[in-house]
Amino acid sequence: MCGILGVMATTPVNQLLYDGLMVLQHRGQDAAGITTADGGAFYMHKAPGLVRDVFRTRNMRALPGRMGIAHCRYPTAGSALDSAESQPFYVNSPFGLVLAHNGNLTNTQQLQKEMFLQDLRHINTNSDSEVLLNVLAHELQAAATGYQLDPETIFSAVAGVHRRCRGAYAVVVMIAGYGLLAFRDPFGIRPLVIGENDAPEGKEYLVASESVALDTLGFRVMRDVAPGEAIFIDMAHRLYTRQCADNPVLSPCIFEYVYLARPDSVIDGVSVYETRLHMGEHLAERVAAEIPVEEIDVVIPIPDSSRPSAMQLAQKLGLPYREGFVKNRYIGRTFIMPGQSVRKKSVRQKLNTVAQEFKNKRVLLVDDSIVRGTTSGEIVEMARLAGALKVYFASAAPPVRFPNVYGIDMPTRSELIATGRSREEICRTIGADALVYQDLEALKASVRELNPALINFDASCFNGEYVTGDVTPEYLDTLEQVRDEKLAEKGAGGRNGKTLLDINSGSVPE
Ligand SMILES: O=P(O)(O)OC[C@H]1O[C@H](OP(=O)(O)OP(=O)(O)O)[C@H](O)[C@@H]1O
Ligand SMILES: NC(=O)CC[C@H](N)C(=O)O
Ligand SMILES: [Mg+2]
Repeated sequence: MCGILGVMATTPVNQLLYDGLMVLQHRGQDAAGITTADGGAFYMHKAPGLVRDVFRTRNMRALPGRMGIAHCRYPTAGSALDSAESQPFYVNSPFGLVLAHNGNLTNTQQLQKEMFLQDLRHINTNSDSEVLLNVLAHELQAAATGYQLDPETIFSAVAGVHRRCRGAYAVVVMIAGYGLLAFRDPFGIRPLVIGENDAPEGKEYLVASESVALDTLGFRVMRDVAPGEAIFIDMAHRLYTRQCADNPVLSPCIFEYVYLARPDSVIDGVSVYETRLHMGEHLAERVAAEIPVEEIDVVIPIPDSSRPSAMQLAQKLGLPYREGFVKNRYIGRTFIMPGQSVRKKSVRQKLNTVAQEFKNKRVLLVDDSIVRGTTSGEIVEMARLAGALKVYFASAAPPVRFPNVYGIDMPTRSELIATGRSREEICRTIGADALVYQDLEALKASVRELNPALINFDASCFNGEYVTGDVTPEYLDTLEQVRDEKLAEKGAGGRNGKTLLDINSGSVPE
């Protein structure tokens, strides 16, 4: 889960992209970057850090031009601290390309090997996004017949990317001197939406991970980019679209609705906020079936993401809804922070109790999800310290038992609190008096009720079914091994001269 933006405008885009990244900051807190194009040249600034820390006035001044792309990163491949893996990525041939990617490829190792042995391309980082860019570059080189590039050629290169790449990818690309390209993988796992604006000098287009960026930047939402579809906007601001996948099947990541996206976004035709209300309604039924409602005095959300669900749950059960935790607005999202010790410390720094809401009360705490159990464990303890008589816990999502390989950084089963534990054991581990989980079918219904056309979802972290069909137990084992090796190398720091290909050279399929 990262935030991406691409814009073709009639005035300079540096400030617009910066403002857009600020709105998408919740999708990635580890690195940020902007590339603009002016004439035939690209101008780039990227570095690890929050958007507001990465860009100084001098950096902004050095980003001229009316076309640009931007990225805020939540790493799933490589390392959080390696500045070379910040995005966008650049490759000079063919034409000059820069790319920003949200998602995660599942055949990176195979592609790395192909890049080296067949396509004679050098990959310099552990980032799957650099591999994706090089696949696109190779396909574009193969499809182009001369130095002139037309939309047909670009679309056939995207079709080549779909044939070779597996996994999740929502992508924005600039082609020097030609225009802005955006595409979504054939399952549409990660979101991508396009909007327009009628500026005095002509039409402008903005592509973004979430519609909230379009709203904030004054663009009208046109539609979601379809799974497998590519959109190309040339330098004359003409828009071309093409379905480039053979069998596109919309299967958006259901975790976007649970936690990742902002509630004020609309993804694949569905308001994220409304899905969270529906999750609360469904969860209320589960709670009522498990805990006598008269034994609950108050419903308390764990800010921020669970608020809409908790509010709706309380209303449905006829219980008071109270804000018992106050959030420090200067601490970011803990789940997407790199490293367990920093996440654990941040929960206490981020949330504090309003003692009156707990003292001598039987409280039902509601969160959107329990992943590693970092938040829930700390929160239950804090509720007891504040004087709660009973602490019940409800999760608006089902137990997260399986790794996510499509752009959420939870690649190992061992780090998930629900893997290999029964509900009673999880309840005991987080220290609650009762624990209620949403059913997966109810979660799917919470989204589907708002758009019946959404038949399939990627719900792999809940059910272990990976929509791309290529994720084998051996693949998951390899991922865990890479993660362990990285931790052993002292965590997040550097590539140590190794690439994924080196690490796994024995296990890469021929
Ligand atoms: O079980 P865990 O591993 O702790 O992960 C789950 C928690 O992490 C997220 O909160 P986060 O603080 O990231 O963001 P929020 O403020 O949007 O709720 C999520 O909303 C849960 O509270
Ligand atoms: N979460 C994401 O979308 C990550 C993008 C890319 N795989 C990276 O690690 O940088
Ligand atoms: Mg939370």
